Amino acid sequence: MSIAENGPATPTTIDATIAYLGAQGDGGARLPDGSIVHVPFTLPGEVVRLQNSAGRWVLDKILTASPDRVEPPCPLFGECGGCTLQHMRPAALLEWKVDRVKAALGKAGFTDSPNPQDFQVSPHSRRRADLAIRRQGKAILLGLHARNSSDVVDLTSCLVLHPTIINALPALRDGLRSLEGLRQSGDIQLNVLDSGLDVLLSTDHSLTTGDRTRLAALAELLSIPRISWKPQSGNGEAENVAQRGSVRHKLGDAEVSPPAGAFLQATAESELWIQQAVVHALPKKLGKRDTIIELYAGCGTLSFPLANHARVLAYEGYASAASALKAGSGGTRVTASCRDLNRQPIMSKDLTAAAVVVLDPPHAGAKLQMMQLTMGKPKTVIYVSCNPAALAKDASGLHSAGYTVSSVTVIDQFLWSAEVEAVCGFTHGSSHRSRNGLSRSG
Ligand SMILES: C[S@@+](CC[C@H](N)C(=O)[O-])C[C@H]1O[C@@H](n2cnc3c(N)ncnc32)[C@H](O)[C@@H]1O
Repeated sequence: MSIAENGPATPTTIDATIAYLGAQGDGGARLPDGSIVHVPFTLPGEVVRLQNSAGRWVLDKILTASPDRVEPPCPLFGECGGCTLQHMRPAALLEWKVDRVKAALGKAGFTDSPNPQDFQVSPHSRRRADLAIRRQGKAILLGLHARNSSDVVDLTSCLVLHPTIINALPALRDGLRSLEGLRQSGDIQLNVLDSGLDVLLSTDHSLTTGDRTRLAALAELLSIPRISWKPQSGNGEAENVAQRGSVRHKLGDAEVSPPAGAFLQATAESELWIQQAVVHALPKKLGKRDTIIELYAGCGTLSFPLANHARVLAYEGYASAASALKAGSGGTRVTASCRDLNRQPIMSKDLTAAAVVVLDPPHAGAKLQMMQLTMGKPKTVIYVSCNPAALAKDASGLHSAGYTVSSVTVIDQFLWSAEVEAVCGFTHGSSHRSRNGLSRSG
């Protein structure tokens, strides 16, 4: 720190200790003036030197490294915005995610929840990717956005994505280069389904007849059953531009045909852990006449495993996903409906009648639906969360309504990122025994 002769000048460097990791995975430190600074690529306990760069404190060097610091394994780490925490030992990263879920439940009022079971996915397992496309001279950049930027980092390697996606990238770049409907930019959603790669392309201009022929040839080359397209701007429905075979995917014991760009859990292994955690949180005894109400059901990831235990009334707001779920539910105990639960939540009296309510809301949580849930007080609620902040808000209603936590499972399915998935079982009433033997009274 330097002090000028006629008064204190802005210091050019300052040393600080990283106190915690923030929700985005950046280290947080308190400066001598009391302000908080967030420093990417640092870890709790580290002593760092920060440099003043145009009024902002940025990392200059790490003076004392954390024992949890490791060499980031990907050469694109730091440049590519996909991973934020490759410099952290994976086991420590999982511990941090477990603590975030515990903290969210604590914030909601549940200070005595059971110890979570935890799981972490393997590298090269992510089966869904949403990649940006940028035309740059004669080249096509295909990858993720750079950190805090709209620049596209060409994905030449990735330790997260499934090999089916990585191996397709060179041919996809070649195919995209010749498209007249791709003038400057677009994006591409890739899902690895049981039937193969499913591709949803968006471009900044309409496809020409020639483009459709080129995409059909690309589908043939890469053995892709379906390529769909929609305009980059607006909410237009996706149209099939190349279809060479059926689109199939198994969820539990059922087979569905997911719509283009469908939501699926991030990896096959984490999907299984989530399904198992939800089933384990069910009450031990469910009768033939019991009903499970499932909210935010998608294409049926949880619906079909749940239907092995009781009748399932599944609600999903995205029409194409609800149709896929309906079409796949023949011969099962799932009844699927399309319903926007933000506008038309399931009402408390219907929820009261259910033996179990399972909900897996989007990132923002389920504010309106939770109000009905806490009024209806079904005996068992199983909440699948992808956002600890939303979990804290939604679970605080359950705490006020008299629920206790019966089981917690934490799943790190977005390796090397700050995202965390959790399955929390809640019970209401005097006693309850869940399938995994945990007993709680409330
Ligand atoms: C986190 S995903 C879970 C899907 C499914 N449970 C699974 O595991 O594949 C959340 C789902 O909520 C749906 N959704 C989002 N907003 C909704 C709303 N307002 N009403 C009903 N469903 C909604 C999304 O379309 C998506 O399928």
